[in-house]
Amino acid sequence: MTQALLVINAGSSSIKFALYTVAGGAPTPCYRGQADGLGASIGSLQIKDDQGKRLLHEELPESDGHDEALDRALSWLEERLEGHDLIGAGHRVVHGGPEFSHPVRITDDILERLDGFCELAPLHQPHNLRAIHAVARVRPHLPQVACFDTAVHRQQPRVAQRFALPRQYENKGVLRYGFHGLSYEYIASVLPDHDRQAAEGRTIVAHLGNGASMCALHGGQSVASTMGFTALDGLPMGQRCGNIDPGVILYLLQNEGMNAAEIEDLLYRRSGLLGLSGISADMRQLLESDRREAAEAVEYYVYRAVREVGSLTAALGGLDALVFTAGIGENAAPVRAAICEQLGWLGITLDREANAHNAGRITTTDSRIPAYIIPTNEELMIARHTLRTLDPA
Ligand SMILES: Nc1ncnc2c1ncn2[C@@H]1O[C@H](COP(=O)(O)OP(=O)(O)O)[C@@H](O)[C@H]1O
Ligand SMILES: CC(=O)OP(=O)(O)O
Ligand SMILES: [Mg+2]
Repeated sequence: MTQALLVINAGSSSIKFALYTVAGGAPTPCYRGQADGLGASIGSLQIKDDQGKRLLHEELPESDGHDEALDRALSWLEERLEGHDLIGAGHRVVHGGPEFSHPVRITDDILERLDGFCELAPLHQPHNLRAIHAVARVRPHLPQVACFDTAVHRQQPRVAQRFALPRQYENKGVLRYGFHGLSYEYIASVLPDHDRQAAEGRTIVAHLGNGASMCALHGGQSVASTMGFTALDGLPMGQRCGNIDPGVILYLLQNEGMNAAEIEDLLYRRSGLLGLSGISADMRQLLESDRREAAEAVEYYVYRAVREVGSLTAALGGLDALVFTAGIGENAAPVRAAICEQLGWLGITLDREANAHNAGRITTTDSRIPAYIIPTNEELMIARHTLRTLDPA
């Protein structure tokens, strides 16, 4: 029987999943699927085979969220597992806190510790853990592995991980963790195929999805990122505010009489592109809209992205390449164009034609700094980690 591995990546607006066959210790994709637009009333579920042929495409009812999409995906996959020996499941777990800097095999004790980080990642961690429970329900003896979004950033220089708070908070784990680490790790693994010099040098990767962050890679290692203690910091996102003066939170508490739950809801679910536009959290809908509020939300998004590239370039002491990835980074040509054009001063010259085609290199041949689109593959990274964790030899 062919060995197989299941991978689940629950994001804030999506559930991505994949089934790999395993031969000689390496994963080969068999099916890849994604339920996206969750929470934006435009949910759909798509599943493709290893050749990219579409096997399923259905709109999801407006009321469907992560749980329904996951159930649907798992039951579709269960039917395809006949004739396969499922050897494990790998999961993206967004927050690993101070203790998890490597993937781990999941036990009841580990699940309980991971549950303790739910309030630090309310849009993700509960979905990540629910996926683990859902698999355990149908396959109680299947080994499962947690792969952390925070892990690669734990190697950053200490100065990049700290806040200027009294030292006691650092000892309690109040640190900048950074997220989207599986995506950055994947990009670092394929960057040499696109640009060897940048892979050995200084690259900024812009992971622009529903959640968005940027990471400064030096020689493939994360040295700084825009996200912090939680996945709220840095760039504005679909519904999250990104960088904000902490004084605003004090104001909301003291002057607006809001409590913690209300502030959490505001910052995580009602801000970002949704809050600025009042129209949608989804970039596709904003780019299609001709309303001023939609354009203003995109303008702010681009403005903050450009500022963060400046900041991370300073942290790196220069820049050899810029990489765009994730839903917006891979598909939203007007957003990439606006970011690159505002980075002209840095030596980035956009190739409009290449950019419009979502092609690999999107800068002109004489651009001093190249920019690329590299599709991310967090699922493959999870599959590799899971296999290594289950069979460390
Ligand atoms: N063709 C497209 N044009 C513009 N934006 C797109 C396109 N496809 C996807 N997106 C945007 O990508 C974002 C979702 O990114 P994704 O990486 O899938 O999300 P998640 O953070 O949930 O993993 C949404 O804002 C969506 O509108
Ligand atoms: C950490 C994070 O924001 O993830 P996502 O982009 O999948 O929402
Ligand atoms: Mg994602």
